[in-house]
Amino acid sequence: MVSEEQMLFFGMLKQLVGGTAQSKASSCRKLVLPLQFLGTSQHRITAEANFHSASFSEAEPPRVLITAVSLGGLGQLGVGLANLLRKRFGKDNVILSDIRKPPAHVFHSGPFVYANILDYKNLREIVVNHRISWLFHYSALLSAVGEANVSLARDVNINGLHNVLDVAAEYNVRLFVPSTIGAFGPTSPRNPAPDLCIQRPRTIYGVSKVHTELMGEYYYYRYGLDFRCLRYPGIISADSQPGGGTTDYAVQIFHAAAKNGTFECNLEASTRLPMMYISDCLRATLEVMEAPEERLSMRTYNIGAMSFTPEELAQELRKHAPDFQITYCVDPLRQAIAESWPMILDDSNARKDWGWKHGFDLPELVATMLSFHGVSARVAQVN
Ligand SMILES: NC(=O)C1=CN([C@@H]2O[C@H](COP(=O)(O)OP(=O)(O)OC[C@H]3O[C@@H](n4cnc5c(N)ncnc54)[C@H](O)[C@@H]3O)[C@@H](O)[C@H]2O)C=CC1
Ligand SMILES: CC(=O)[C@H](N)C(=O)O
Repeated sequence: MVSEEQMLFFGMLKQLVGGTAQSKASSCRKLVLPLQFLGTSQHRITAEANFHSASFSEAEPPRVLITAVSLGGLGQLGVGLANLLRKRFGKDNVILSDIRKPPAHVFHSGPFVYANILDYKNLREIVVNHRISWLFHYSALLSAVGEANVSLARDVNINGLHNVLDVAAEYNVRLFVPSTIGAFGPTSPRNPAPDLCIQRPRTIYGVSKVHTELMGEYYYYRYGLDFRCLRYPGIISADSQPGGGTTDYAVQIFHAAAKNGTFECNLEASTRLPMMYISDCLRATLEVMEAPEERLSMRTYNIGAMSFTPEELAQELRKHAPDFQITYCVDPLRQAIAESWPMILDDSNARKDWGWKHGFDLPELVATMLSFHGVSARVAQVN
């Protein structure tokens, strides 16, 4: 039995398909349907919802929400992104959120609110009360920790995403969600992995990120949601701890080098993975969000910088700390995940479309990380 609502929906769909078929001049054909017809999550978008209001005037800075819900810290990337965006748009225009009490320095650095991405009403309230026009959805369980708790990863990475997509579509919010090298799998090309290829990941993290890419693009074509997504390599940062991923070794090695000059690596010496320094990653994120719509030929882009193995990283480290020692105690789970991921990302579309350019290669990365940890200074004193 077809309901009146369904009849109306099919009528509109027919009209829109006909309409787009006629407009051959447009290279990007969107089927923008009213949001009453959203049906992916359990949330009905109410007819009176304010989804037709403009998200923001280009003349005024966006009002930004970052979801970085965290069990322990505030996420490796969320706090860094907040710092960058606050410099660009003003402290009070960027709201960091979490389900945990923030440490004092984060709390005092700018606006902070409680937001649980699994609570749709809570998210909606924040978006309305703070007039949010851009949302960066960073909450996720990463690859290794996701395999250790599949049902939580499924909930946070998939159900949480559905809430975020619905709220962003309802209130006309520009949405950024990061994807990852983990969205590729053993049958994807590895050297390099192009933007469009087979994606059959074998982790819940990877599956949820492919789902993110597809759902975001679906909402873009179907409802006009301004969804933007970058596939990040492993991200290396000095001032935060990694959150349970396969590429974590490339962050932990610097903490170990600074502390005792030795490191036990949980991946094999020859495991090559794409990596990026955090400031490049955050800059790329801001650049793709600010890119004019007509520059984006896709909604999900690979971004790349460098690619190295643990042994190559250790060799570069020894240029600064000659006594540094690396040993290997391979974790079979992480090793299997790493072997299913690309060795290099092909990011030529990002470079061509919106001018992506990385700033840090391996030597600059190592020098910067070591100077942050004070290692170069120590070596200089010893010499
Ligand atoms: N750090 C990296 O190397 C890369 C990160 N990304 C993506 O960037 C985003 C941010 O990554 P990171 O800052 O590294 O992640 P992170 O793991 O440091 O922080 C994310 C936080 O979200 C938490 N979380 C989310 N929802 C939760 C809930 N309902 N209950 C409890 N905890 C919850 C996690 O526990 C974690 O603390 C993620 O979407 C990730 O997939 C993508 C590629 C590489
Ligand atoms: C590359 C990622 O997405 C993350 N760092 C992980 O290793 O899970």
